Amino acid sequence: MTLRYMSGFGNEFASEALPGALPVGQNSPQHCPYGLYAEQLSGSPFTAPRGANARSWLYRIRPSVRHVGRFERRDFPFWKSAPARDESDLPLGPYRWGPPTMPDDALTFPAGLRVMTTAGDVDARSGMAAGLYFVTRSMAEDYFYDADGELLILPQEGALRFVTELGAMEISPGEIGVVPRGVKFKAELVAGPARGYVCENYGAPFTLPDRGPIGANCLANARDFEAPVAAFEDIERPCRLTVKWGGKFFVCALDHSPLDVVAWHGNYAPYKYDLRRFSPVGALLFDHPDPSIFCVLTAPSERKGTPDLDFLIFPERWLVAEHTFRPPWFHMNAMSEFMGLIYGRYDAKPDGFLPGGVSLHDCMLPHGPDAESFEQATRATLAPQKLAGTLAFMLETRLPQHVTHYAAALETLQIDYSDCWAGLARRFCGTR
Ligand SMILES: O=C(O)Cc1cc(O)ccc1O
Ligand SMILES: [Fe+2]
Repeated sequence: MTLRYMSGFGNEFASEALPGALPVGQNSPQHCPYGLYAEQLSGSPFTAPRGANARSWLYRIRPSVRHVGRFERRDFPFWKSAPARDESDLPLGPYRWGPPTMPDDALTFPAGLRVMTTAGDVDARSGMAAGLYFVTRSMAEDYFYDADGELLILPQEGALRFVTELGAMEISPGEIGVVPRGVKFKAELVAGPARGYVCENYGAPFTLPDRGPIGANCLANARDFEAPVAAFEDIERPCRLTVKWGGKFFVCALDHSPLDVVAWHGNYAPYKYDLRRFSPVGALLFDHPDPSIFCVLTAPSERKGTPDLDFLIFPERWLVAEHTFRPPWFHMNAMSEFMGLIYGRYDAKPDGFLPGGVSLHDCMLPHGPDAESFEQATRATLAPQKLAGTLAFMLETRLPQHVTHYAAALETLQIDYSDCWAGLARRFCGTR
């Protein structure tokens, strides 16, 4: 299926699946075209400053009040929410996991979501949950929305189609998708089985970072983000809707599809982005800059310069720095770092950190290049070098991350991870 998208980040989009379905010049006419209902979906307080104000107007077959029935509790035991501090007995340490084997049971997107770390507090609207998803089955007549946060989805294998109230988008490895808080969707398998990484952001929605002295271009350019065009399901048969709310799940029966939005306009919409369109800016002469130069999206907190959550990538790029130790330096960080690898090799950890795997370097836990990478980079002849065919990412939050029971019990947990630094022998020799 070839899907169409509208280009731009946070634009005032307007899209209609039937001609003339969008009211002109007003949001809430006495009679909407085609007998549709008008409904506002607010992604921010009504009074948020203009730059952070997000809402869309949806013109739909039935209003959302008809898309919910009597709720009952249901459980997705692996989709944990913060606070979940006491899930694991693991002692303090840096952690790394190999890619878990693909489960062969029938798993839809919410059922196959496996939270590995949580940070902050879902009710305080600050923090996140990060982990993996495994999908072996499309959601059919089965819809979902997350009232607790927006979902950032990073495919690592296979492709998914997110059919949402505002239209459909497909994402495959190298791309990301974001489904905003409150937007109803179903996830379908396009090429499967599918697996990847997922982050549920409880705080302010992701936005593009300021570029400072970099200027008006490069990094993630706004025009490369794509929002779906309006599309609707007019299905009258038994369906069900699951809602994640306050860390709990509730389900209700419906006799129709809730994805019945015929037209919409506004700046609150799902979007996708091809990470290979990120234009990196880096060291042109010497030294390794801070990874903030690789920030794709940021979720700001109330504290200036202290994001609740940053999403960064380590994409293909040239290394040209002279008389420089080129891989990431040894460091300790006030922020906590969850990393994944979509494909290729990561320069600081050429072995052991595998596509589909995860590393966690929590708040103020020392880490850096492994002994092999250190040796190699210390000896290397510093000719221009292309780091080709690689894509790693980092979710960096100001909040400490707590490991879930699922992650602690995974058989792919590398208990010997910290040994990767054991070979860093004393080199001090008393003379320069
Ligand atoms: O720890 C890591 O590998 C991520 C990272 C990369 C980098 O280039 C600089 C700092 C940093 O935390
Ligand atoms: Fe780091």
